[in-house]
Amino acid sequence: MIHTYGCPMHLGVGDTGLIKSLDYLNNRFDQLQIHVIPEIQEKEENLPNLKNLNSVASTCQSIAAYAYQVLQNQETPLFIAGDHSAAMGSVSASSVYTQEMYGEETGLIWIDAHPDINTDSTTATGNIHGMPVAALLGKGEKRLTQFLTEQPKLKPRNVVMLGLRDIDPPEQVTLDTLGIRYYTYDDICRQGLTACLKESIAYLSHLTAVHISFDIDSMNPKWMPGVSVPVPHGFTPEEVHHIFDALIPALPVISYDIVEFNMVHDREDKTADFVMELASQIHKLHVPSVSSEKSKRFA
Ligand SMILES: NC(=[NH2+])NCCC[C@H](N)C(=O)O
Ligand SMILES: [Mn+2]
Repeated sequence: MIHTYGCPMHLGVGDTGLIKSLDYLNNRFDQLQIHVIPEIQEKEENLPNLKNLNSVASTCQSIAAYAYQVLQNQETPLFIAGDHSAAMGSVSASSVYTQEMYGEETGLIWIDAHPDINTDSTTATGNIHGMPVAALLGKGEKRLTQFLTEQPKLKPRNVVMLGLRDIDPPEQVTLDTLGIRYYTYDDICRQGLTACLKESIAYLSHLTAVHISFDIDSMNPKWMPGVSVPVPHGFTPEEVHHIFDALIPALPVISYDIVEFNMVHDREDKTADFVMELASQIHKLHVPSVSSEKSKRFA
């Protein structure tokens, strides 16, 4: 069973349009029933390279604790809305749960225009929503790497990124140094989406659990304007449906994120309606994966 939850998190980027976006989805789509985790606002020291650190850290801790509980109830967490720093919470939960339950590593499919692999020493904006992957790999500010446990939550070899089109120069260095598997949107246009998905699935096939984190800005803002950091070009709605059609049955997906929906930048509810479509597609396709089969053995 999918359990839909979310957090109107905005302090990872500081765009206030995110604050009302979650309630907006809940009111527009009765059937979504997103359980809302409040964003926590702490007193801040205003660090220029780690904006709103205290609030982001507390909020991610609360997202991690909630998602971990959902996984323990044998349900599949689907996180909707909020800025992408929330993935530090949701992916930490997937990773810690998989480690404790099966003693195994977690894979991550990161579908995004950005690799979000900055740290406080490489960021040009100070926005923490540009840092979650680095933090999950155990890099950068300690307070962002230690949700639920002190250990790094991911290994570079278990990460695949799809759709990148806006990589900061230091991020490129990190991707290359760590040997992270990624496909830019241009790579995907050249090699074909089906071929890239097939390779990604094979690359992660050794894993027991995979988390899919989908940033709406991976899509072409012509179709999906409702995001905080739009980047020209990118996936069409058909391509995104194709990605989920291919990945869900082929990998042991244990949790999902759909992030960065920003109603203030949306036009004619195009992006809001797409979030609903994608959530329904996930509901339809998701089958309790290998991990829940395995968990029966542990019961
Ligand atoms: N989740 C996102 N939309 N991230 C955008 C990050 C943009 C830029 N690379 C930064 O570090 O600030
Ligand atoms: Mn992102």
